[in-house]
Amino acid sequence: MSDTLQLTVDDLSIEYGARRVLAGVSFELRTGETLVVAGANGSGKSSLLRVICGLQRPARGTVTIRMDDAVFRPAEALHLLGWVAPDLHLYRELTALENLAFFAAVRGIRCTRAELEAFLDEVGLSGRGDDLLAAYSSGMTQRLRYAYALLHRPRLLALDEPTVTFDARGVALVEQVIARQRKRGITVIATNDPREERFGDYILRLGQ
Ligand SMILES: Nc1ncnc2c1ncn2[C@@H]1O[C@H](COP(=O)(O)OP(=O)(O)OP(=O)(O)O)[C@@H](O)[C@H]1O
Repeated sequence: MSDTLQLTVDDLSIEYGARRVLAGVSFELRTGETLVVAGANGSGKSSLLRVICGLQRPARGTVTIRMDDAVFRPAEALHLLGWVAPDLHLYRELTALENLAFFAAVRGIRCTRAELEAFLDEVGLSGRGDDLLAAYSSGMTQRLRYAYALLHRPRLLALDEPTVTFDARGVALVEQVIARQRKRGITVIATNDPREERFGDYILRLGQ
């Protein structure tokens, strides 16, 4: 795997109308590194992750993703980005496997049923692929969000409240995902749970 992935956040400000949420945030990460973004409710953690993932624009500043010799803005780098968040909505009226098949098709990935089932195995949902998502518990839905995010083996993984609704085995799954991601690329984690700060090599505290 290449070791030349780089995420550069430069002088970033995020505003909603007249409300400034973030001002002048800068940092740089490289392959193998994990950043934890910590802060109180409403300090801007989720907003920062959404900007990094190209889901919303900043008021000022830039996010740059460099891979080998290529330079991307987040909206051009969706093939490199994976995002797990409580506001990531999957389709309750589809089964888990149908959800994964749909999102794989959206990403232009061809997957067999066996390959999709392997993703479910990876997140601890073996044998539950034909259940409707409406029948999933909150922790099982969170596991499926991981399968969704990892479908294309992203180089940059953004995890918003990574262990929310998880039991001890779910937390172990998150640890495993982060450990694997260290070999593949970069992880950025947003949390207000002090227990999750141990996941990071660096901690960025917002709202101070
Ligand atoms: N779409 C939006 N429109 C207007 N204001 C928003 C929007 N999204 C977030 N905000 C505001 O931006 C601020 C930061 O919200 P954000 O969700 O980024 O915080 P957070 O640190 O992730 O909070 P939490 O820990 O509660 O998840 C809050 O004041 C919130 O009300």
